[in-house]
Amino acid sequence: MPAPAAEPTPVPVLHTAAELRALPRRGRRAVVMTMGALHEGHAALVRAARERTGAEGQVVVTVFVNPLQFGTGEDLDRYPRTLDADVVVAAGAGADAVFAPPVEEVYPGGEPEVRISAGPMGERLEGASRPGHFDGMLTVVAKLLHLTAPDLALYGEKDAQQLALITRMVRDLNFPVEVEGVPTVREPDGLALSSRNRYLSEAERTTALALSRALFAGRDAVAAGGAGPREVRRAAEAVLAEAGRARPPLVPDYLALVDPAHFTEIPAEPGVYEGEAVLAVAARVGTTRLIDNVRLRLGRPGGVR
Ligand SMILES: Nc1ncnc2c1ncn2[C@@H]1O[C@H](COP(=O)(O)OP(=O)(O)OP(=O)(O)O)[C@@H](O)[C@H]1O
Ligand SMILES: CC(C)(CO)[C@@H](O)C(=O)[O-]
Ligand code: BAL
Repeated sequence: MPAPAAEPTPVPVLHTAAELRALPRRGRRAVVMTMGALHEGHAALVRAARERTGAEGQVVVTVFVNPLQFGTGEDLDRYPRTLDADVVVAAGAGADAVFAPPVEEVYPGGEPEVRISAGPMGERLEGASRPGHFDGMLTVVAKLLHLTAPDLALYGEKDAQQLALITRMVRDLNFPVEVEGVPTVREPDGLALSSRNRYLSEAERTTALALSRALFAGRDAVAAGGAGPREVRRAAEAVLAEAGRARPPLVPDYLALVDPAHFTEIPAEPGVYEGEAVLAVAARVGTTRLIDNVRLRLGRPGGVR
């Protein structure tokens, strides 16, 4: 029996900078950068990109697992690589093309000597836990912005510190692109969608629900009647402490209440800081490290987004 014909790819998949340059530009171009293993969170970014550019515009999705942003002992080798399925998800959400270069195409000379420095914000929270991560992330984002030359680039609020740093890089270094954040997509039970969720066993996933529960507890404390930073942290910490006794246990890395532009810690005293804040958490369950965050408004009782 003849082998079944391969399914045609629904959109062009480009692997080289030259192929990308040859892609005819059409209207306003948006880019959605990913490391692949696409899920509904990524699809939401692509749909938002499609909406912003309109039918006459162009949406390019990049799929690239960037070695430069992984530290020693992290999950670079086991990170899921599922390009065929990714192309289907990207096309289904409205992408016009996928750019999926091999490592040698992005780093033809090996590791770059010249990199973007993320500065002080890049050393806090995620940066403290993953030294060098944000320099590596910004370096590849800068390269992908040059390669794709978009008018608009969209990133998820799930990676809030990453989004703040990209926004800052674009402003500080005059990249000619507009940056837009897209709200976090969650499972019905609250778990933020993440490619790393697929590492979790059922029991680990149950424990991992404490991340979003802790964040919601902090946010609800504000909504219930003007809790200050100290109460917000306490409410979230209580949930994390309980999950620390679960089987398997949650092992928190950090819980922090920070300002969204610089990611500096907000003072505990009520009224010192007023405005938007980010309550961010990172924790390990088994061998999987997950992050999540919510936005809340401090200083005005009941002001929750
Ligand atoms: N649940 C989500 N909601 C909205 N955006 C998301 C979500 N998860 C990821 N994104 C965004 O998708 C883009 C690509 O992220 P990435 O490919 O690293 O996916 P991820 O699911 O965050 O994977 P990881 O497990 O590596 O954290 C980023 O801008 C990221 O913020
Ligand atoms: C922005 C990004 C694609 C850079 O590798 C990555 O950090 C991600 O997927 O969030
Ligand atoms: N979504 C964040 C990319 C990383 O964990 O390296």
